[in-house]
Amino acid sequence: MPATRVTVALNAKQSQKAPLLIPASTSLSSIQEVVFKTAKTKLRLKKPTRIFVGGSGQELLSEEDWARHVCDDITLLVSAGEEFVGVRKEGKQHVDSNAECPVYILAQKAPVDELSVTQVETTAHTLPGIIHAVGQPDLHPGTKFPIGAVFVSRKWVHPPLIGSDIGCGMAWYHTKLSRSQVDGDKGKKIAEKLRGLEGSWRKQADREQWLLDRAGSCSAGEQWDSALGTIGAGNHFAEIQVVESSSIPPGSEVELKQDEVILLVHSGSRGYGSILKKYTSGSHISLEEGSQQMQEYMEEHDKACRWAKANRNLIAVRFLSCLEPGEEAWELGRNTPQTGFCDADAISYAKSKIAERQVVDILHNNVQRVKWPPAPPPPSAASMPALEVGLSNVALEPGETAVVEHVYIHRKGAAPTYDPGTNLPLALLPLPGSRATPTIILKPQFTVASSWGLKNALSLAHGAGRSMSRAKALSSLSQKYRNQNLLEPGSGTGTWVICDEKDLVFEEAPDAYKDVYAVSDDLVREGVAEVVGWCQTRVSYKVRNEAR
Ligand SMILES: Nc1nc2c(ncn2[C@@H]2O[C@H](COP(=O)(O)O)[C@@H](O)[C@H]2O)c(=O)[nH]1
Ligand SMILES: [Mn+2]
Repeated sequence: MPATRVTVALNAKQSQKAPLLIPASTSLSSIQEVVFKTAKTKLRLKKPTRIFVGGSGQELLSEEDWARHVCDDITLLVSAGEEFVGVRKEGKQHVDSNAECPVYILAQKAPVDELSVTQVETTAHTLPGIIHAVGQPDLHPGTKFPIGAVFVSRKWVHPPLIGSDIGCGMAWYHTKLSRSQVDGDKGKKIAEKLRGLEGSWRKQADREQWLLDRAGSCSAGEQWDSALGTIGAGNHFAEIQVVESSSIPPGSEVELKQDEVILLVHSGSRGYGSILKKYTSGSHISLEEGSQQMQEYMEEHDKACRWAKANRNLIAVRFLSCLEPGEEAWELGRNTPQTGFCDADAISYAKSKIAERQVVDILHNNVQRVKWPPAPPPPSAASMPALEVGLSNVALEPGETAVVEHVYIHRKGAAPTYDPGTNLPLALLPLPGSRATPTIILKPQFTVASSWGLKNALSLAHGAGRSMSRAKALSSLSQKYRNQNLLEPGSGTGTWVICDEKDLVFEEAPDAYKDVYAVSDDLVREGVAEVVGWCQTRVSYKVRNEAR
């Protein structure tokens, strides 16, 4: 038997490869060793642990797998433990995939992991219908698909690119607190007041009332609605922040004033979004426009996004019931042992009052149907205040009309810059760093430099993005901070943290995230955002074990 000629490549960076001739005398049990040795010596992969077949993504685990799959000219992708990067192909490339799809990585200052860039590229070049892909400066690797990425597609929707926390996002609310009530040690008192925020809110009839909006009901049934008004695990949080600096002109339609105390809520659709896992695994990876499945998915997706927005508003009401006692509108935020049903008027009143307090609410995990390409506002808009300037797909040059179509913008950890419902740019967006680093106030920009938002796919970074995986943060930071209390403000950080889950304290430590200023600098350099201020967190609420 002649030797077998294969290519060994890095799973995380598939352009790095080396040829390998596997001698015919090599037994099946030792081929793996030979491949690992090539990855170590030729490709400098320190700890190879898994091998996949390029294209199919088949993992080679047993001698039988090797016997069945290894043949001349195949590529073996070696991984340091991460999942296969790429879309598993059963046969040929999908007829609608686009090997030439442009990919923009908007990061220079912010560090990006090679694996995440490979994930953006392989997704853009293999999934059907993708016409434009962007890695924002907060880009980091996900299990299969990247986070901090945007994919624009024509005629296809890909649920896995959004993930299961559909509708996750961030909302800011004004409060009536003053900075002297939250600065320094006062933050501890405020943290103590945040009680009764875990567990179900009231009865199902009240939840259903809360979940009624202009489009009808977005109730998901008692099983999922019982989580309404709760933040949830992971890196979801609600924070009391102070606006340390703001250059937003006084009287602007959307305003954050210097020294103001605000509430930032980060949560999503809780368990409800996860029911859509049926669309994110197996053969449902891509749904074609017009199909029954895509229609069903989009209906459920839109409902989950409305549920998530209602959830953030209710979380805010529950927080304000602790922070602004005596304020009638927030009374129903409290769960008392006798809590009965509220009347519908009380719920409508609280909903209208919290809407008045809302500064902005954005979704960073969703798919949005928008007109494409974005085009400059009409010349008459030059003198309009920024918020009234729509992006209008009008003449590019006098007499020339853009060919307008609709596309799907998939965001997994990316903030929108524009509201397709109103055709208007969003006025402000939060760019949170971590619980102890600033949250930057961004104003999206639409200029020639970004082809009116085309380059950044009408999106911005949604945070600083992880610089360390959860597992790495847990192992290294629990060592680094072994004898320190991370829940109290260290020198200069000023954040009181409520987090009764020990591992989460380390997984979410500020060191696990990139430098948020590197991220905002990249956005400014690309001409897609302006920095108009920043906030600092005083109290960060993640999870409280009420039984303690
Ligand atoms: N202000 C805070 N920001 C935080 C915290 N934990 C994470 N973050 C930042 O938010 C985004 C959220 O990411 P997502 O992918 O989970 O939606 C993340 O990139 C961080 O930069 C926190 O406790 N407080
Ligand atoms: Mn999120």
